[in-house]
Amino acid sequence: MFLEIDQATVCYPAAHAAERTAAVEAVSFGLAAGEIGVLIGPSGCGKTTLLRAVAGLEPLHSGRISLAGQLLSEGGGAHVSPERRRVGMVFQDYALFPHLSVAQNVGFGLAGESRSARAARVAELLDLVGLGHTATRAPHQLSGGQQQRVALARALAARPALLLLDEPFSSLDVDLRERLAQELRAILKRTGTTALFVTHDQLEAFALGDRIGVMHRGRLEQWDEPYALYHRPATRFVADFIGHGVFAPAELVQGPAGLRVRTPLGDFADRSGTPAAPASGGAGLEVLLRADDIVHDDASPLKACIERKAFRGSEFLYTLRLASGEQLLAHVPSHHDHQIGEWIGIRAEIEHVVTFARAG
Ligand SMILES: Nc1ncnc2c1ncn2[C@@H]1O[C@H](COP(=O)(O)OP(=O)(O)OP(=O)(O)O)[C@@H](O)[C@H]1O
Repeated sequence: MFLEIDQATVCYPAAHAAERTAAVEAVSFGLAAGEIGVLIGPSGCGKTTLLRAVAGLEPLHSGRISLAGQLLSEGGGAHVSPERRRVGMVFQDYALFPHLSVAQNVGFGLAGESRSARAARVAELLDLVGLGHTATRAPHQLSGGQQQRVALARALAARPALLLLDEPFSSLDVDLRERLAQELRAILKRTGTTALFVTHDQLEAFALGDRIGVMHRGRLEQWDEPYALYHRPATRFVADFIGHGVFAPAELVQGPAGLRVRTPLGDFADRSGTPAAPASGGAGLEVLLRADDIVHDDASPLKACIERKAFRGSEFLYTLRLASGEQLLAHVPSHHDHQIGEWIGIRAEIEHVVTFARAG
């Protein structure tokens, strides 16, 4: 792997005790050259701390970080300084130099190059981020999204081996964020840049990442491709954090064609080929029912009552309750505009049957 994080643990001094508390604990994952990795998780789960450790801004308590075969950090041992890591960084606050023009900002890290080489590189990067026409402007004359693209161009100018991005779009509005995430992905792929991105926004993670890691309380719960993360969550936390869904009681039953999972919506086998792997010995199971597993079907004998509805433009997110008391979520096209309290027909179409040991 190009970037290798192996059992990385980062500790901050605890406020009251002589002990240290681990903000990142035994995290391992790898990125191939040119891949984009995204770390996602709730506030305080350790994303920024891990990124800072990769940048060399925090030492490792234990474990190792290497890049392109070079050991960068080792717990209690080696520590290459941040400026010698060939790692570029883009942070939430654009941190552009206000007294320098856009072009001077982008060229800032190219001091060692000749004047003409520097000018050519700056022009190339401003074109790459679609801001060639702003070269002589001051940063404050640009929008927030444009300033963030200048910061990206500046970070890429020095041809870093790895680019780290910490919530670079979080101060921008939602529409712009998703568009910039897609643009950023295109730019990183065009330049073959290996990148590690931190966000707490799922849509941003899915728009950007080749691989996504879900962090929880300092630990990496799953490191996987976006599709697998959504359809094959490894833990209950990941299942809960990614996408809309509920957990319903379930049990394993032996059918003629193998094991099936019995749920309040009927019996299901895994249609995606992988057998429905129970996370426990069979007793006390829960099945994950995603909003897109539940299909509205007037002809279905199975009825559910609408408890809440949230309009999302092209669809509603309905919160439903079965007569048996189970709660469900369903994405339903928004031309099916039913009233709260109405009973509607539903059917489950579960491609990936995901079970966990029952919580508690
Ligand atoms: N300099 C510090 N000293 C002590 N504790 C810290 C320090 N920085 C972060 N922490 C603690 O380490 C844990 C992880 O913080 P971190 O900033 O890495 O989380 P995060 O996932 O990036 O959160 P957010 O999404 O809110 O930025 C938190 O419990 C935080 O309070």
